[in-house]
Amino acid sequence: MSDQETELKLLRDQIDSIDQQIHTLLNDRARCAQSVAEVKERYQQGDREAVFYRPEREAQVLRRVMQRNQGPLADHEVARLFREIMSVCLALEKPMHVAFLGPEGTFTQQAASKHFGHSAHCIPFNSNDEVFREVESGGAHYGVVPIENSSEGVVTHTLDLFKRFNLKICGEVELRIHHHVLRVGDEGLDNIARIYLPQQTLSQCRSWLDTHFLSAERILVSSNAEAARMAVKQGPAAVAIASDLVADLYQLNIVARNIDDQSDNSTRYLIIGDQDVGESGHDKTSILVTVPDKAGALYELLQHFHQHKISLTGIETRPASPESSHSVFYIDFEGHAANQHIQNVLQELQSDTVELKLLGSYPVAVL
Ligand SMILES: O=C(O)C(=O)C[C@]1(C(=O)O)C=C[C@@H](O)C=C1
Repeated sequence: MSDQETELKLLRDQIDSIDQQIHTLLNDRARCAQSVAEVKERYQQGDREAVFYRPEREAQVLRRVMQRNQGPLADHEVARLFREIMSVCLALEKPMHVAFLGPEGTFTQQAASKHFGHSAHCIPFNSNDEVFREVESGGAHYGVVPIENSSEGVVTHTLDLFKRFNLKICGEVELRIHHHVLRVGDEGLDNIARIYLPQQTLSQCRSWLDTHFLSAERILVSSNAEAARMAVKQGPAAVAIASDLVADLYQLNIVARNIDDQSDNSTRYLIIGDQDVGESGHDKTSILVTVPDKAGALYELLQHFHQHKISLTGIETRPASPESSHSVFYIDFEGHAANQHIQNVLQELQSDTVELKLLGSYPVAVL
């Protein structure tokens, strides 16, 4: 055996022994999760199913993993591993069905996997309305819907769905968005006649496309996956703008990477469900408030937050309805509705507004 082989053998023996310990510990952990499930079921009252998924606990576990990490693995890499460990443990307790805006390969699917890990069963739906309906009817345990993109702003359609459906926000997840140019064959960026892409992709990559492909025809389609399907169908004259995942799914070559106008382009998604989430120690609360359309209405609303020193993380106005003389504000702020000072502000808002809908308190995104 050469010196190199001897040294490698020693190290690999160490790795085998560590793997054996990790393996035993993983199954010990999984058994603990099974016992947790039994306890949840034993104490469940009424005919509702026990609540197996606990976003607040998962956020605490992931935050602790990142805090105690000493490297050499990066914080987010160890957290990603623990994310998957909790995902398999939860699947053992109860397989989770998660609805997302499809088709296969959307950024929303990536967000769902990032949040729930790869052991959750993610099911594509044709629209965000259908995602809400599926969760409300109990067909899926949770849903994942886009709420805000760093370059495009708030997805107002999602906000409006919270008025129509009685669902709660159980969590949030942020996803870095990377768009690439995908194509059949290896012609690079030459001879491109048509570009297939959805509207939101065009808004996020417009300057790059104007600089590189001003003369190519732009054809808007319903999703990045549909763009890829068209690029495959039409051959090398057409390209699709989509993600790595879509490139893999449709076996297309990536001929230009990361063409987003904002290098830190990201989208925030909400996890919707029918569950009140406990405190994790670093939480956000979202509400919908309806106020009369009068001068100073917003100022009066915001004063309550100012007086209680509560930081707003987002505010968006939506029209109540075309004929209505009311406005609806969607407000996100720091803190959990179980905290006394948040309860105080909610009570004040309640007496000042036509309607206040508490959409939920949930952990601030960890990963
Ligand atoms: O602590 C729990 O309630 C568990 O079910 C265990 C566990 C875990 O694997 O750590 C699994 C699923 C929950 O979403 C949270 C945490």
